[in-house]
Amino acid sequence: MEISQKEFCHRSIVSMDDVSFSYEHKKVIDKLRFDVLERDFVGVIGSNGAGKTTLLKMLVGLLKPTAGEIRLFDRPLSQFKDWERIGYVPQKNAFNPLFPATVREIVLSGMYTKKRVYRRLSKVDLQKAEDAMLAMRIEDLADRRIGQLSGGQQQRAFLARAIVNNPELLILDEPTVGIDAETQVGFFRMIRHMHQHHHMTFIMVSHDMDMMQSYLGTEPQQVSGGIKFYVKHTHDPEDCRETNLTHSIGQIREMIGVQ
Ligand SMILES: Nc1ncnc2c1ncn2[C@@H]1O[C@H](COP(=O)(O)OP(=O)(O)OP(=O)(O)O)[C@@H](O)[C@H]1O
Repeated sequence: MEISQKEFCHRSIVSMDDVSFSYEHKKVIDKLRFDVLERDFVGVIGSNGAGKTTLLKMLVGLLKPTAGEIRLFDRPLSQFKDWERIGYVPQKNAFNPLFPATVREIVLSGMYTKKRVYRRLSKVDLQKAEDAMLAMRIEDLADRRIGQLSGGQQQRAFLARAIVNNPELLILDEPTVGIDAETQVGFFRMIRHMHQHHHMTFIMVSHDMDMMQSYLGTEPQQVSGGIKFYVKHTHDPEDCRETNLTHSIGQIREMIGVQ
Protein backbone atom coordinates (compact mmCIF):
# COMPACT_ATOMS: atom_id res chain seq x y z
CA MET A 1 0.00 0.00 0.00
CA GLU A 2 1.34 3.39 -0.90
CA ILE A 3 1.89 5.68 2.06
CA SER A 4 0.67 9.16 1.31
CA GLN A 5 2.75 12.19 2.21
CA LYS A 6 0.15 13.10 4.82
CA GLU A 7 0.29 9.73 6.57
CA PHE A 8 4.06 9.89 6.50
CA CYS A 9 3.80 13.17 8.37
CA HIS A 10 1.53 11.70 11.04
CA ARG A 11 3.37 8.66 12.28
CA SER A 12 2.84 7.79 15.92
CA ILE A 13 5.75 9.00 18.04
CA VAL A 14 4.30 8.46 21.52
CA SER A 15 1.08 6.80 22.51
CA MET A 16 -0.20 6.56 26.05
CA ASP A 17 -3.04 4.21 26.72
CA ASP A 18 -4.71 4.53 30.13
CA VAL A 19 -1.36 5.26 31.76
CA SER A 20 -1.38 5.65 35.53
CA PHE A 21 1.42 6.30 37.98
CA SER A 22 1.59 6.28 41.77
CA TYR A 23 4.43 7.04 44.16
CA GLU A 24 3.72 4.46 46.86
CA HIS A 25 0.03 5.18 47.55
CA LYS A 26 -0.13 8.64 46.03
CA LYS A 27 -1.67 8.58 42.55
CA VAL A 28 -0.09 11.25 40.37
CA ILE A 29 -1.23 10.26 36.86
CA ASP A 30 -4.62 8.64 36.38
CA LYS A 31 -5.59 6.79 33.20
CA LEU A 32 -3.96 9.21 30.80
CA ARG A 33 -4.68 8.68 27.12
CA PHE A 34 -2.69 10.90 24.83
CA ASP A 35 -1.01 10.53 21.45
CA VAL A 36 1.86 12.51 20.04
CA LEU A 37 2.21 12.44 16.27
CA GLU A 38 5.21 13.18 14.14
CA ARG A 39 5.92 16.91 13.96
CA ASP A 40 3.60 17.81 16.82
CA PHE A 41 4.79 20.42 19.26
CA VAL A 42 3.19 19.49 22.58
CA GLY A 43 3.31 22.04 25.37
CA VAL A 44 2.65 20.51 28.80
CA ILE A 45 1.37 22.99 31.35
CA GLY A 46 0.16 22.49 34.90
CA SER A 47 0.56 23.67 38.44
CA ASN A 48 3.38 22.53 40.72
CA GLY A 49 3.00 18.87 41.60
CA ALA A 50 0.54 18.09 38.77
CA GLY A 51 2.77 15.26 37.55
CA LYS A 52 4.47 16.79 34.50
CA THR A 53 8.01 15.68 35.34
CA THR A 54 6.70 12.25 36.34
CA LEU A 55 5.07 11.96 32.92
CA LEU A 56 8.28 12.86 31.06
CA LYS A 57 10.30 10.44 33.19
CA MET A 58 7.92 7.65 32.18
CA LEU A 59 8.36 8.56 28.52
CA VAL A 60 12.13 8.19 28.71
CA GLY A 61 11.94 4.96 30.69
CA LEU A 62 13.15 6.34 34.04
CA LEU A 63 9.85 5.47 35.72
CA LYS A 64 7.55 2.57 34.90
CA PRO A 65 3.79 3.17 34.68
CA THR A 66 1.82 1.51 37.45
CA ALA A 67 -0.81 0.64 34.85
CA GLY A 68 -1.43 1.17 31.15
CA GLU A 69 0.86 1.08 28.15
CA ILE A 70 3.29 3.54 26.60
CA ARG A 71 4.48 3.04 23.03
CA LEU A 72 7.41 4.89 21.48
CA PHE A 73 7.69 4.97 17.69
CA ASP A 74 5.01 2.28 17.61
CA ARG A 75 6.86 -0.15 19.88
CA PRO A 76 6.02 -1.00 23.48
CA LEU A 77 8.37 0.98 25.72
CA SER A 78 9.74 -2.25 27.24
CA GLN A 79 11.01 -3.30 23.79
CA PHE A 80 12.15 0.12 22.65
CA LYS A 81 15.90 0.34 22.11
CA ASP A 82 16.45 3.26 19.69
CA TRP A 83 17.13 5.83 22.37
CA GLU A 84 19.27 7.92 19.98
CA ARG A 85 15.97 8.90 18.32
CA ILE A 86 15.02 10.76 21.51
CA GLY A 87 16.76 13.74 23.08
CA TYR A 88 15.92 14.57 26.71
CA VAL A 89 16.81 17.59 28.79
CA PRO A 90 15.75 17.00 32.40
CA GLN A 91 14.70 19.72 34.78
CA LYS A 92 17.63 21.90 35.67
CA ASN A 93 19.30 21.11 38.94
CA ALA A 94 22.11 22.95 40.63
CA PHE A 95 25.38 21.78 39.21
CA ASN A 96 28.29 20.95 41.44
CA PRO A 97 30.93 23.48 40.33
CA LEU A 98 33.60 20.85 40.97
CA PHE A 99 32.06 18.42 38.46
CA PRO A 100 35.06 17.86 36.21
CA ALA A 101 33.48 17.37 32.75
CA THR A 102 33.98 19.97 30.04
CA VAL A 103 31.18 21.19 27.80
CA ARG A 104 32.57 19.12 24.90
CA GLU A 105 32.60 15.99 27.08
CA ILE A 106 29.02 16.62 28.19
CA VAL A 107 27.93 17.02 24.56
CA LEU A 108 29.86 13.92 23.45
CA SER A 109 28.26 11.90 26.25
CA GLY A 110 25.00 12.29 24.31
CA MET A 111 26.52 9.92 21.74
CA TYR A 112 26.55 7.06 24.20
CA THR A 113 23.40 5.07 24.37
CA LYS A 114 23.05 1.62 25.92
CA LYS A 115 23.63 0.21 22.43
CA ARG A 116 26.82 2.10 21.73
CA VAL A 117 28.47 2.48 25.09
CA TYR A 118 31.62 0.54 24.17
CA ARG A 119 32.01 2.00 20.71
CA ARG A 120 34.89 4.35 20.01
CA LEU A 121 33.86 7.80 18.87
CA SER A 122 34.55 8.36 15.19
CA LYS A 123 35.62 11.57 13.46
CA VAL A 124 32.01 11.94 12.34
CA ASP A 125 30.83 11.74 15.96
CA LEU A 126 33.34 14.39 17.01
CA GLN A 127 32.19 16.64 14.18
CA LYS A 128 28.55 16.18 15.21
CA ALA A 129 29.44 17.38 18.71
CA GLU A 130 31.17 20.46 17.26
CA ASP A 131 28.10 21.12 15.07
CA ALA A 132 25.73 20.84 18.05
CA MET A 133 27.88 23.29 20.04
CA LEU A 134 27.95 25.67 17.09
CA ALA A 135 24.18 25.47 16.80
CA MET A 136 23.83 26.40 20.47
CA ARG A 137 26.56 29.05 20.17
CA ILE A 138 28.67 27.48 22.88
CA GLU A 139 31.65 26.52 20.71
CA ASP A 140 33.81 29.03 22.59
CA LEU A 141 32.92 27.28 25.85
CA ALA A 142 33.85 23.78 24.61
CA ASP A 143 36.84 23.37 26.92
CA ARG A 144 35.30 25.06 29.96
CA ARG A 145 34.09 23.01 32.89
CA ILE A 146 30.33 22.77 32.97
CA GLY A 147 30.20 23.68 36.67
CA GLN A 148 31.85 27.04 35.96
CA LEU A 149 29.19 28.21 33.51
CA SER A 150 26.08 30.31 34.06
CA GLY A 151 22.69 28.59 34.29
CA GLY A 152 21.79 29.62 30.74
CA GLN A 153 25.10 28.41 29.33
CA GLN A 154 24.68 25.08 31.13
CA GLN A 155 21.19 24.72 29.66
CA ARG A 156 22.60 25.27 26.18
CA ALA A 157 25.24 22.62 26.80
CA PHE A 158 22.56 20.13 27.83
CA LEU A 159 20.47 21.07 24.83
CA ALA A 160 23.49 20.54 22.56
CA ARG A 161 23.90 17.12 24.20
CA ALA A 162 20.24 16.33 23.53
CA ILE A 163 20.43 17.25 19.83
CA VAL A 164 23.82 15.70 19.07
CA ASN A 165 22.23 12.60 17.54
CA ASN A 166 19.80 14.72 15.52
CA PRO A 167 16.84 13.17 17.37
CA GLU A 168 13.34 12.89 15.99
CA LEU A 169 11.76 13.64 19.38
CA LEU A 170 13.02 16.23 21.84
CA ILE A 171 11.67 16.10 25.39
CA LEU A 172 12.36 19.23 27.42
CA ASP A 173 11.49 19.74 31.08
CA GLU A 174 11.29 23.47 31.83
CA PRO A 175 14.30 24.28 29.66
CA THR A 176 14.33 28.02 30.30
CA VAL A 177 14.33 28.04 34.10
CA GLY A 178 17.18 30.24 35.29
CA ILE A 179 17.75 31.81 31.88
CA ASP A 180 17.49 35.57 31.44
CA ALA A 181 14.51 36.96 29.50
CA GLU A 182 16.50 37.92 26.40
CA THR A 183 18.12 34.51 26.08
CA GLN A 184 14.70 32.88 26.63
CA VAL A 185 13.30 34.69 23.62
CA GLY A 186 16.20 33.48 21.47
CA PHE A 187 15.79 29.96 22.83
CA PHE A 188 12.09 29.79 21.92
CA ARG A 189 12.83 31.16 18.47
CA MET A 190 15.38 28.42 18.03
CA ILE A 191 13.14 25.55 19.09
CA ARG A 192 10.34 26.88 16.88
CA HIS A 193 12.80 26.84 14.00
CA MET A 194 13.80 23.27 14.86
CA HIS A 195 10.13 22.30 14.93
CA GLN A 196 9.28 23.94 11.64
CA HIS A 197 12.40 23.21 9.61
CA HIS A 198 14.19 20.25 11.17
CA HIS A 199 11.55 17.56 11.20
CA MET A 200 11.50 17.40 14.98
CA THR A 201 8.68 16.55 17.35
CA PHE A 202 8.65 18.28 20.72
CA ILE A 203 7.21 17.59 24.14
CA MET A 204 8.00 20.49 26.41
CA VAL A 205 7.02 21.30 29.98
CA SER A 206 7.00 25.00 30.69
CA HIS A 207 5.47 27.49 33.08
CA ASP A 208 5.85 30.24 30.51
CA MET A 209 2.19 30.58 29.49
CA ASP A 210 2.80 33.61 27.26
CA MET A 211 5.38 31.89 25.12
CA MET A 212 3.49 28.60 24.99
CA GLN A 213 0.21 30.21 24.06
CA SER A 214 1.75 32.53 21.50
CA TYR A 215 2.97 29.48 19.58
CA LEU A 216 0.45 26.81 20.53
CA GLY A 217 -2.76 28.81 20.88
CA THR A 218 -4.86 29.52 23.91
CA GLU A 219 -7.02 26.38 23.92
CA PRO A 220 -5.57 23.14 25.26
CA GLN A 221 -6.23 20.10 23.08
CA GLN A 222 -6.69 17.99 26.19
CA VAL A 223 -6.92 18.42 29.94
CA SER A 224 -6.08 15.43 32.11
CA GLY A 225 -6.12 15.89 35.88
CA GLY A 226 -4.00 18.97 36.55
CA ILE A 227 -2.12 18.72 33.24
CA LYS A 228 -3.05 20.63 30.10
CA PHE A 229 -1.72 19.67 26.68
CA TYR A 230 -1.38 22.41 24.05
CA VAL A 231 -0.57 21.10 20.59
CA LYS A 232 0.56 22.61 17.33
CA HIS A 233 0.77 20.47 14.22
CA THR A 234 2.72 21.29 11.11
CA HIS A 235 0.69 19.66 8.41
CA ASP A 236 2.00 21.16 5.21
CA PRO A 237 3.28 18.40 2.95
CA GLU A 238 6.55 20.22 2.38
CA ASP A 239 7.21 19.96 6.10
CA CYS A 240 7.63 16.22 5.68
CA ARG A 241 10.97 16.68 3.96
CA GLU A 242 13.92 15.24 5.81
CA THR A 243 16.42 17.84 6.85
CA ASN A 244 19.46 17.53 9.00
CA LEU A 245 20.72 19.61 11.81
CA THR A 246 23.98 20.66 10.26
CA HIS A 247 22.67 22.02 7.00
CA SER A 248 21.49 25.27 8.45
CA ILE A 249 23.51 25.82 11.56
CA GLY A 250 23.87 29.43 10.42
CA GLN A 251 20.09 29.77 10.56
CA ILE A 252 19.89 28.29 14.04
CA ARG A 253 22.65 30.61 15.21
CA GLU A 254 20.73 33.58 13.82
CA MET A 255 17.60 32.31 15.58
CA ILE A 256 19.28 32.40 18.97
CA GLY A 257 20.24 35.98 18.26
CA VAL A 258 21.87 36.75 21.56
CA GLN A 259 24.91 35.26 23.24
N1 LIG B 1 10.29 10.40 44.16
C1 LIG B 1 9.09 10.77 44.62
N2 LIG B 1 8.52 10.14 45.66
C2 LIG B 1 7.30 10.49 46.14
N3 LIG B 1 6.55 11.48 45.62
C3 LIG B 1 7.06 12.16 44.57
C4 LIG B 1 8.35 11.84 44.02
N4 LIG B 1 8.57 12.68 42.97
C5 LIG B 1 7.49 13.47 42.88
N5 LIG B 1 6.59 13.17 43.84
C6 LIG B 1 5.27 13.82 44.03
O1 LIG B 1 4.49 13.56 42.88
C7 LIG B 1 3.75 14.73 42.51
C8 LIG B 1 4.09 15.09 41.06
O2 LIG B 1 5.45 15.50 40.97
P1 LIG B 1 6.09 16.04 39.61
O3 LIG B 1 7.50 16.40 39.90
O4 LIG B 1 5.82 15.08 38.54
O5 LIG B 1 5.21 17.36 39.38
P2 LIG B 1 5.40 18.56 38.34
O6 LIG B 1 4.08 18.77 37.70
O7 LIG B 1 6.56 18.28 37.45
O8 LIG B 1 5.72 19.78 39.31
P3 LIG B 1 6.62 21.12 39.12
O9 LIG B 1 5.84 22.07 38.26
O10 LIG B 1 6.75 21.62 40.52
O11 LIG B 1 7.93 20.69 38.53
C9 LIG B 1 4.11 15.80 43.53
O12 LIG B 1 3.10 15.84 44.50
C10 LIG B 1 5.41 15.32 44.12
O13 LIG B 1 5.54 15.75 45.45
